[in-house]
Amino acid sequence: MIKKLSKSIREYKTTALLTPLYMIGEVAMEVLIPTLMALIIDNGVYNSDISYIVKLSILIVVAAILSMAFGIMGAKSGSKASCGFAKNLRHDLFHHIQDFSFKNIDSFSTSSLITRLTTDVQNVQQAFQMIIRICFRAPIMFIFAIIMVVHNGGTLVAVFAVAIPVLIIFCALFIKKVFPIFNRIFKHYDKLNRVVEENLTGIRTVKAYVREELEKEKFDASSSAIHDDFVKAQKMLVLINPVVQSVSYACILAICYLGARLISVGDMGTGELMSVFTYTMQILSSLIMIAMILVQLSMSKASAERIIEVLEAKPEMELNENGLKSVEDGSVVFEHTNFSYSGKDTPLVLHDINLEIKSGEMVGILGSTGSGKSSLISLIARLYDVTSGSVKVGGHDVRDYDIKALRDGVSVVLQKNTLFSGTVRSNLLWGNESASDEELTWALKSANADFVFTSKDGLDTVVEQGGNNFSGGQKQRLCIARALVKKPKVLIFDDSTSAVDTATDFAIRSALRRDVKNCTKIIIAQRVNSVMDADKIVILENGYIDDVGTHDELLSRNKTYQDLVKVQLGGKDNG
Ligand SMILES: Nc1ncnc2c1ncn2[C@@H]1O[C@H](COP(=O)(O)OP(=O)(O)OP(=O)(O)O)[C@@H](O)[C@H]1O
Repeated sequence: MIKKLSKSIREYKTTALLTPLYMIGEVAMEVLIPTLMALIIDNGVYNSDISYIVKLSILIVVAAILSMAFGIMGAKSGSKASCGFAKNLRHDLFHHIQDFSFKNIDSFSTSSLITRLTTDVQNVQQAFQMIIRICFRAPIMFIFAIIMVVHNGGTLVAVFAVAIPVLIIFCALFIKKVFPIFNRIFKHYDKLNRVVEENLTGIRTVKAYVREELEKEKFDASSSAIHDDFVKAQKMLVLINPVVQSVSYACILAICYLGARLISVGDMGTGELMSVFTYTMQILSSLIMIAMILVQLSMSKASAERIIEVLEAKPEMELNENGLKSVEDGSVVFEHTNFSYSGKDTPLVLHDINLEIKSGEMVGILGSTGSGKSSLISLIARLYDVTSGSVKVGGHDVRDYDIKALRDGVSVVLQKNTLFSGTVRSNLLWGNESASDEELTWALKSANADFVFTSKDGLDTVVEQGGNNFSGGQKQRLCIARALVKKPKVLIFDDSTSAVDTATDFAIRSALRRDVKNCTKIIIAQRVNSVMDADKIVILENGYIDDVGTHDELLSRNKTYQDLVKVQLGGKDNG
């Protein structure tokens, strides 16, 4: 785990290594000061040696200044290294997620990925800072202070033989109780993020269905679960101080009693006893620090594991970086294609699909909801990999292409396509960064999206988050235009004109026929109207191809098609 995460330290390695060195310097000075004080009392004060007192006082001031300087430098470099580490870790996670296939994204929920990128990284950052600053400081202070107690107090060290096991037992019990609570808190965070994400992305639906109160309840429930668990953890955390203070006072009382006896028989100086008191506090506080580190580490262990789970998740899709760099033509062939979303052991959503689409053809896909239409077209752009069989584009298996080349050649306007905040131009340029204004204008006109030119800003018209300043139909046409800018060999519309009226739908199809030549067009539609002039129409039923033919052929022989025409067109052949 440490090896995997430490890869993200990179340019902050030197800073991270310097931090414990500064902390060791700080501890060394802190431990030196009580001994110098003891020497002042036992030698300087006892012998009324002013010059000795002045000399050692100057040494104490120097040690205190050095201790402060090391402390500041340690804190500064610790913060710099941990913030840098967190930045790199977020970068590594985010970049890795960008390589995920749809299947990977499906397996982690979006909200869980958000928690991992934010809260979990923050926890690991805190643990990292603790490790480099306190993980060294506390044990070193403990060891130095014990050595100094043996040196100055001799047998008084025996007091710690009782105190330390008591504290260790208390800390072990504490960690055992508190760890499951923190583990639970992260799961609550996942849930809270899911509620917030769903609510904000679907805020319009929430309002349309007047679900605000229910949403508030869902949010409050998740938020209260986090609150309750934090309160439980805090209730235990507040126990630490009284327990430690009780142990400290018991140690000091024992040391007072035993030290006084040692002084009375002349085996110890008053200054030495005073220094032992200070070392006692240092020993106990370092033990508490070690306990706190263990709590923080056990808390961050859960976060670290969740981060590593993402980093180690192999993109489900093996990308062929040396694959073919361009799609020759727009032919598409399915050969005995089977597909299921979760691999071989789960039910197929597409069964033994055999289909040949010639380059330049216009193909319509019809089928009842859930029949597998979207699944079928997602295989052409390799959004998912087939479970068995193959899909060929331009005569080659889609897995033989460099993925960018394939997706440049196959443009999909998804059912739920999104516009991003920016301008119409910046959205269209997603299709092709170097497209000229003429090409963008052509794409907008072909997609029947010339409404853009009625706005005074034209291509620079602002697009708000999610394209919320456009109507559903306008958004769809902008998404179609974005797909056209790519000048693809295969253009796929997954119910992409569902939000436009029949006349606009017809206008878009006519414009596509006129302007977008030599390009295979595959259109999933609910309306027979949208596909009846296609070169062939595919009827899908329960993941199987039920029939393939032209409008006339299907009308003469296919019951499902006849029923669709009857319901939608009143039995008329409107071709
Ligand atoms: N990401 C997914 N993970 C698991 N199963 C899925 C996923 N997407 C779709 N399915 C399942 O696959 C089957 C086919 O779904 P698909 O979306 O391809 O149908 P469709 O014909 O496009 O439906 P619609 O017309 O409603 O969009 C359905 O049973 C659906 O539940």
